[in-house]
Amino acid sequence: MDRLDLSVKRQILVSHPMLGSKSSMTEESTKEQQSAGLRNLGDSEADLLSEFNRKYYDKFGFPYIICVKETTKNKILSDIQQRYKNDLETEILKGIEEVKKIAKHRIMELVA
Ligand SMILES: NC(=O)NC1NC(=O)NC1=O
Repeated sequence: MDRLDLSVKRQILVSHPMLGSKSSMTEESTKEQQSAGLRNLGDSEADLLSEFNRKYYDKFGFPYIICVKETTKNKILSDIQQRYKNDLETEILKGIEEVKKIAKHRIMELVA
C-alpha cells in the first residue's frame, strides 16, 4: 500500500464511512464504531463530531479516518480537531496509516 501513488491512496480514503454516522455502513464498521461508543454519543459530542466531520470532509474531500480500536471516544473528539489543521498530503498519509491499522484488526478478527 505504501508504494501506491498519492492519488490512489486518496481514492482508498474516499470509500470509508464517516465516523459516528447514522447512515448505513458495513457490519465491521458498525461493530467497530459501536464498541468505541460512537453509535450513541451524547448530544454535544455528536454535534462536535458531526461539525468536524463536515469541516474535515469539505477541506480534504474524504472522511476523517481513525482506527477506533486503538483509541477512545474522547481522544477521537480532540484528534479530529487537530488533524483538521493539517495539509492534504499529511492527511492522506495519516489516513492510510489508519486504514492499515483497521485492516490489521479485521484480519486478526478473521483468524482468531
Ligand atoms: N471513518 C473511520 O474512521 N471509519 C472507521 N474507523 C474504524 O476503525 N472503523 C471504521 O469504520
